Amino acid sequence: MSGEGLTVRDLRVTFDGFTAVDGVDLDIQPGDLRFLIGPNGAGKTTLVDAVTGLVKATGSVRFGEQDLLGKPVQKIARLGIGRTFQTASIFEELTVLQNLDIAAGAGRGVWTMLRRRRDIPEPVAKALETTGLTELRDRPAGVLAHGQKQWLEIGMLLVQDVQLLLLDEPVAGMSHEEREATGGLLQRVSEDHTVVVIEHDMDFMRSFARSVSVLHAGKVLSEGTVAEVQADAKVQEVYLGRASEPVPEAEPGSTPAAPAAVAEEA
Ligand SMILES: Nc1ncnc2c1ncn2[C@@H]1O[C@H](COP(=O)(O)OP(=O)(O)OP(=O)(O)O)[C@@H](O)[C@H]1O
Repeated sequence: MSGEGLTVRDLRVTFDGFTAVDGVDLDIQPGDLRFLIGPNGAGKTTLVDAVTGLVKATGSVRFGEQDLLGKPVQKIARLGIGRTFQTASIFEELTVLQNLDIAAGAGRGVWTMLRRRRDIPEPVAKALETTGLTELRDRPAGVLAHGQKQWLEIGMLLVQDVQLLLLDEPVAGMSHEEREATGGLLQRVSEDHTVVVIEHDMDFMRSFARSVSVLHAGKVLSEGTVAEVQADAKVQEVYLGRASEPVPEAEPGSTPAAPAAVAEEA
């Protein structure tokens, strides 16, 4: 696909002398579906916070030709970079369509957006279709299932014409069916967007990642395809838990409990 890629060089984030992101380089090509994995405290969320302007960082982050570091959050968002958080931030009392309308903005007055309308703007109709929420468009968002709320949030990024989506654990708390549907959604979205997913669910990662970066103690430990990363002895050394289960909680800097079975099924 055409579009912009994300290039990160020597990214560092320090909190009161503690280095949470420690010299990270990343090259994420346009149209990639990149998973960021790693034990708790590896620096995944802080990395995304740095890219989106939520925390101060040094190094360089470029999206296409644009330098992101030092720019305010709103400016970075206007450059086409959008993120979701672990908890969906939607307006529960408003309908699916109203949520999308508000996200799209489109210069309309608030009453126009809140009125039920037949003329759905094309980007909103497309987002409804992509997320599979067309039939639910007049439902209050609060009554949606957990997975549907996450899809709505992704739809709200799509109508903002976001080119790079950064998603923080999008399938946490989802049923198996919802995970499969979310994986399909991310594959569709990544046909014409660049998608970065922070994830702990190894089965989900194996099924849907196009490329993977493994973070550990603020550094990129390994990178490549799912098979390459799974075959990497360094990953097996630091990774915790069985491959078919989410990575268990671990304190930063703690000793890995056991060699991971991340390589299984490679
Ligand atoms: N605002 C902050 N102030 C101080 N330390 C922080 C702050 N934010 C994160 N940290 C620390 O930085 C490290 C990296 O945290 P981060 O949340 O980025 O890890 P993560 O890989 O996303 O972990 P998880 O998978 O548990 O979400 C952790 O040790 C965390 O305690």
